Amino acid sequence: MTADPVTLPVIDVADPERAAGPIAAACRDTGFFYVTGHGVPPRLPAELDAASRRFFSLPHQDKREIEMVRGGRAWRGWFPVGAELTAGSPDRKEGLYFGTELAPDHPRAGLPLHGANLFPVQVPELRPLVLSYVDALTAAAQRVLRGVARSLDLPADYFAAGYTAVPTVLFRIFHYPPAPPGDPGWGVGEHTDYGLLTLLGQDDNGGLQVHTPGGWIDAPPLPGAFVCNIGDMLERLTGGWYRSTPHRVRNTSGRDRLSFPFFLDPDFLSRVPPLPDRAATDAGGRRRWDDASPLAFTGTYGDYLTAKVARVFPQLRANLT
Ligand SMILES: O=C(O)CCC(=O)C(=O)O
Ligand SMILES: [Fe+2]
Repeated sequence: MTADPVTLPVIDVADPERAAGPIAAACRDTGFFYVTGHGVPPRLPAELDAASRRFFSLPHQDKREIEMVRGGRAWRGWFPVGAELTAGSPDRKEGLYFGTELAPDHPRAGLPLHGANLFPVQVPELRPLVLSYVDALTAAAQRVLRGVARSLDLPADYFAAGYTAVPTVLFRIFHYPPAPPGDPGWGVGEHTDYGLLTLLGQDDNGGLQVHTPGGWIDAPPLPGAFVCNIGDMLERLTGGWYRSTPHRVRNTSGRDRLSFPFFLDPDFLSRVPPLPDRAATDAGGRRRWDDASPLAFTGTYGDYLTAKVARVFPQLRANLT
């Protein structure tokens, strides 16, 4: 394994007041930092990693029992290598899509990207582990958001009392097979994340790259920490003051890489106007990776998210309508 140096800041988020200053600096600079003091017990990521490896090593026909087309509008289940086109060409990864587990009679169950998860019968432990992990990471992300709120001089519970009182929660487990030597493709093409913030768990293989103002840098795994990055909705809320930064993945480790991106996003039904006094003044003159502007967008967060997801899974687009 290459021992890449950790250059992004490491921020303990246990106390939002102490975290606020470092979070402000990181969100202005790269929009990426490592999070400790998150409260997630270490055995949970470890057990989830083991169960996920059991799933990805199943034969294709077993995995197909929960393929995404069976998830319909809820957009859940398994997709094979090459099915997702994050930046217009097929990603070198397969994965599982999860979200908040909703009963069929839940008022939000019929919305796009909402509903019941699909779990494999062949790996029964995956279901309780995924549901526990989603709960633990939701609490961790809400904790980070308290620090983010204080970094913007807002009350610590600003998000929990508003945009994330009923958050949009998406969780994915990705498997990146080893890239053949010289393969020019990407595990995940260059993109920004869509919502408020992402907490990324990754195994020890590395491969995540972040586009800083000074160029591309590695964001290698740091034991016990999650990589946190802010998404388009925080860029939008802050009128471009905070950065939703492009990143990408290439697995050159020669081994199977697993990653566990968890997304805590605004309420699907809410609009996300700029915060008071944070009108869109500074997009930094940057040209975005997708030529879209989170600052110019009108509509609900659900509209924004659904349009993005339909772009990256063209063959499943019909499921959303
Ligand atoms: O797999 C990774 O390390 C990053 C995944 C990612 O950027 C995403 O899912 O948005
Ligand atoms: Fe991402």
